[in-house]
Amino acid sequence: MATQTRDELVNKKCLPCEGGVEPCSLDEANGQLGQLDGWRLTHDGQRIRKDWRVKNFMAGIDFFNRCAEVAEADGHHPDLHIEGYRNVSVELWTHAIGGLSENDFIVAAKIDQLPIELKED
Ligand SMILES: C[C@H](O)[C@H](O)[C@H]1CNC2=NC(N)=NC(=O)C2=N1
Repeated sequence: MATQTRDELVNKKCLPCEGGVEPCSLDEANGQLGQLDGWRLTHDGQRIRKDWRVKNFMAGIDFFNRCAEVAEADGHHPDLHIEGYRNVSVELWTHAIGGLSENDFIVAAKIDQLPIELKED
């Protein structure tokens, strides 16, 4: 997968993935992460994850609902975590291939465009 800019990713639509393709390599994943803000590799490079500290519990739920709209529109779904009532994480991986695909980076780029109410320090 060639590294794409954030704008290129945002203007793409996820393709249905039923398996049978190789996951992104570590080099491809790291190259693509360089175009995104605050995402990191987890699970030995099989997933990407980003964390936020939101204003309050409902700010986290509101953000999850916006993530859900992106996921449903693209047919590609993140794992959503909220812990300690305001520590929010989004994790993305392509379940059908047990690793990362372009779909994960497309959804990550779209999630980064969503409004989120962060906790003021
Ligand atoms: C056909 C369609 O691509 C699949 O059902 C989708 C649904 N959402 C998905 N989301 C994620 N993260 N991984 C998948 O493999 C996946 N498969």
